[in-house]
Amino acid sequence: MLEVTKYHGLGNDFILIDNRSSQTPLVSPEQAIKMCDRHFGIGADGVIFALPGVDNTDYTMRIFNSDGSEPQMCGNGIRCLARFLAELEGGESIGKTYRIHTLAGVISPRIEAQGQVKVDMGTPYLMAQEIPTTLGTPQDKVINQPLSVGGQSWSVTCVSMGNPHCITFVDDVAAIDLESIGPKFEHHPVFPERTNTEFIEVVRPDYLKMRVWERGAGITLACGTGACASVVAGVLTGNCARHCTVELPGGCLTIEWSVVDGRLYMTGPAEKVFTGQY
Ligand SMILES: N[C@@H](CCC[C@H](N)C(=O)O)C(=O)O
Repeated sequence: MLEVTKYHGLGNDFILIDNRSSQTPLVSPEQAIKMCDRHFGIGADGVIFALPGVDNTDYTMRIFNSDGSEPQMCGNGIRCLARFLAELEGGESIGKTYRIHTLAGVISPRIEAQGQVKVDMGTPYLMAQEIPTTLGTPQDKVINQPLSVGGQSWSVTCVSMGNPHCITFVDDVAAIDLESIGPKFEHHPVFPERTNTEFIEVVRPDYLKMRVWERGAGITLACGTGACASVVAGVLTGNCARHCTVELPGGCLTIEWSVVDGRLYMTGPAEKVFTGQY
């Protein structure tokens, strides 16, 4: 029997595991695939583990996507993790800030009022070799590069938030056939570690509409690292302001790319769905 807690951030949903007594995840990637199955399991976009902290951090976050792969970071997931940890610890949580060790470095979520969590997401990585992508030259940014996918030419900008994102600006985000084009981006040979792909419609310079195909999870209702990467891409291409609302199918995130420290700040909700035994 395993205690599980389900949370979601704008419909991007996760099974949270209290793994504070061990550095080894209590669930294998194969078990995570079964748990995430929406017909034969609990149903989720991923499984998140709250492990002990290392190197002066409070905790470590690890995550398995619903296909069992392990990404470096998850923006919606870390908001869920912050509220899960506050619940496990008990007591007053508003204002509580955690330093979380992730494969993308130390990330700091702070619990705000009304179920919101503000996360210091760190600085983006922009060089092609850091994404990673073989587009362009290894030590240059990939901005508005042509890329042929599914028989069509797309203009793409690549940003890593620890995990890889390929962003393309489109006139009408609702018209994108995500089911068909998403996997073609994800497995395109120019992305050796696969990629998350964001399709962005600029409604106003401070308001973007986004749909996402996630590496290892497919279509999701929201992606926090994707929203951050998209604002960075929007600034680099002159499409948006540094402070934006990003509307996703599951709701809105507020993203700021600070001019002061160059870091991304993401604010959005995280909600508990249920606790149970698996
Ligand atoms: N939904 C997440 C991103 C989860 C990881 C992603 N699928 C990957 O493989 O990089 C978010 O909110 O950031």
